Parts: sequence; C-alpha cells; structure tokens
Amino acid sequence: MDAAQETPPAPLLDVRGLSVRFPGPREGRRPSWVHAVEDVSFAIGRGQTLGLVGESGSGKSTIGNALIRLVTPTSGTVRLGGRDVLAARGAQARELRRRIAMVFQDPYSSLDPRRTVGATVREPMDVHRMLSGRAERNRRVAELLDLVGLLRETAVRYPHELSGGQRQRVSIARALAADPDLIVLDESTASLDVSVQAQIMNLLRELQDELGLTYLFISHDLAAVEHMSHRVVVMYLGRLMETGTTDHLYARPAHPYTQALMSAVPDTDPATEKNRERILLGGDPPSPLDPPSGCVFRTRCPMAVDECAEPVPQTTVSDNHVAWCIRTGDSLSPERLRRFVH
Ligand SMILES: Nc1ncnc2c1ncn2[C@@H]1O[C@H](COP(=O)(O)OP(=O)(O)OP(=O)(O)O)[C@@H](O)[C@H]1O
Repeated sequence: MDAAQETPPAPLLDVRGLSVRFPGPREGRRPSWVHAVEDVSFAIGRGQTLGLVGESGSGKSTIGNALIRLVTPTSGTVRLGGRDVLAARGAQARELRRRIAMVFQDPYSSLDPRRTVGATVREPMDVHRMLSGRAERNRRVAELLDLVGLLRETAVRYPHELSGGQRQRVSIARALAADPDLIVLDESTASLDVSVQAQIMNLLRELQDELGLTYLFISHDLAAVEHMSHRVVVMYLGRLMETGTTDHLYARPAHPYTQALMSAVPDTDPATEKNRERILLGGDPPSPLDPPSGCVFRTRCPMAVDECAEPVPQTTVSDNHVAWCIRTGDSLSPERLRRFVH
C-alpha cells in the first residue's frame, strides 16, 4: 500500500474540545454553571454511525443540540466536511444547517398536529428553496414517503391518524427532505414498542446503505447502540469515558463505568443471566454544577484511587480503542469487588 492509500479519509464530522455550560441557579451574588459537556472530541467518517451512549444527564442531547445550533457551545469547534459550523454566518450557515438534520425522540410532540404529513415533509424543501416549485417538491414528498415505507396517500393525513412507528417514519422522511449529509438521531426509537423499534432501526440502516448517510445515534440503550453503530462513545457527567469500534468496546469494555453500564443490561439467556456478575454503582451521580476534579466517575468507581483526583490521561486499550482511566487494565481487588458486585 502506498502512502496516499494509507492516509485515512478526512472525517465528515469533526468535533474538537466541545464544552457547553448552562447558567445554573445563583448562589447569592455568584453565578453558577451547569457543566453539561466538557472538552468532548470525536469524529465520524462519511457513511458511518457513531453511537453516543450514557445515562440520563450525561450530556448526549446537549451535544446533538450543539451540532444543529440549538444551543451555543462555550468553547470548541465543529467541522462538517472541513467547514466550521459554529463560526458560519448568513448563506453559509443556512447551507450547513441544511446539511445536518435531526430526528427527535418523540414523534408525537415533534410533528405539528395541524399540518398534513405532506406539508410537514415538504417544509425543509420550502425553507431551503429546494427544487423548482411546489409541484416538484410534492413529487419529491411522494418519493420520500416511498423511501421510508409509507403509502403516498399518507401525505394527506394528519399525525394523530398515524401509529407511533408511522409518525417516526414521517420524521425520518422530513429529515431526508433537506438532502442532509449527517442525521442526528436523538433517542429516535426510545418511545416505540420493541418490535417497532427494530423496524425503524432496520429502516435507518437500509437508508444509510442506499443513500450513504452518516448518523450520530444518541441513546441510553446499549443494545440499540451496538446494533446501529460502527463506533461508540461512552459519556458520563458531560465527559468522555471511553471510545472504540463497536466490536472492540463491547467485547472488552475497559473503563469501569462502561463495565458497570454493560453489567446492568439483562442477559437474554437465563442460564448465563443467573451467574452474571452485576456491578451496582453506589450513590447518585454528582451534581453537574460542581463536578469532581480529575475523573468525574471516581466518586462512584469501585476501582478509584487517590490519583484519580488528578487530570486523567487518555489510555490506549488497543487499536482504535481508548479510555480515560488510569486503572484500565488493572483488576479489582477481591475486597473492593465484594463491596460493589452483588
Ligand atoms: N437548557 C438547560 N439549562 C440548564 N441545564 C441544562 C439545560 N439543558 C440541559 N441541562 C443539563 O445539562 C446536563 C446534560 O443534559 P442532557 O440533556 O444533554 O443529557 P442527556 O444525556 O441527553 O440526558 P437525557 O437522556 O435525560 O436527555 C444535565 O445535567 C441537564 O440537566
């Protein structure tokens, strides 16, 4: 292989040092800050899916919202196809906004109840003045409904006439209408029944293969993330804990937080479920108003030592797999294990 072939292609999305702080309650005269996302970096290659996983409050939605500029980051850069998303203004900002679409969790509240499906799906094309006129856009709406597995006649219906799965298909058609490069899927299957969830995930994968789409798949559901993603990022309290290819990370989770998350997923095989070691984390997550120094997970971590209060270096686990933990590769002492494993 020559040098040119060895250079990996530039990622479609490149997020560097992203931090988002929200104003918190005032303590007397002093303002306070919610550290929602702190110094997060990741990249997604074109046609790939990155899974973003973590418990409620870990900062996942804030990252998605920062990408579509619903929230303003405190610092960091977001590049799409090499162009600076956060610094863009005017026509360039509108163009970049078109190229990143979002599908939200709740198809019940994210669709306007007074608009027909056709008008809802057409709206992004109207906003971005795409195609040559309304007739052309309506033709495209029909194609998009086909693409997401809905009958063309659905265009004249209203959201309340549809099932949850059908509504989420409408949300996906609407996201596709602007012809985006990247789709942020924020808990997009979480409110659906298990069987409908599987159908929507399969639809998303088929669309990715067909259209070369790139996804940021945000979910607290480890199994859904494993099914959908090429790479995974694990977050806790606004910080990165671990990232790697899905196969590596699920086969050998290196961070104690990832191990705890994975041990909490019920095993579908009752024989292995009975013998499984479950790590129960003590206490509640600390307040994002006053996160711990060093590793933010240390206050609940069964492996924590004094040095964990110092800044955490990045540790290479294997090719394409890193963790932010100084105890990676160490095993728990039997006494510590007894305190945390039930
Ligand atoms: N507008 C806001 N103002 C103040 N704090 C906020 C705001 N939005 C989010 N937060 C806080 O930021 C932190 C991260 O929230 P975020 O919604 O990004 O987490 P999440 O991982 O997506 O969780 P969930 O799945 O529950 O939405 C939380 O502590 C949350 O309370």
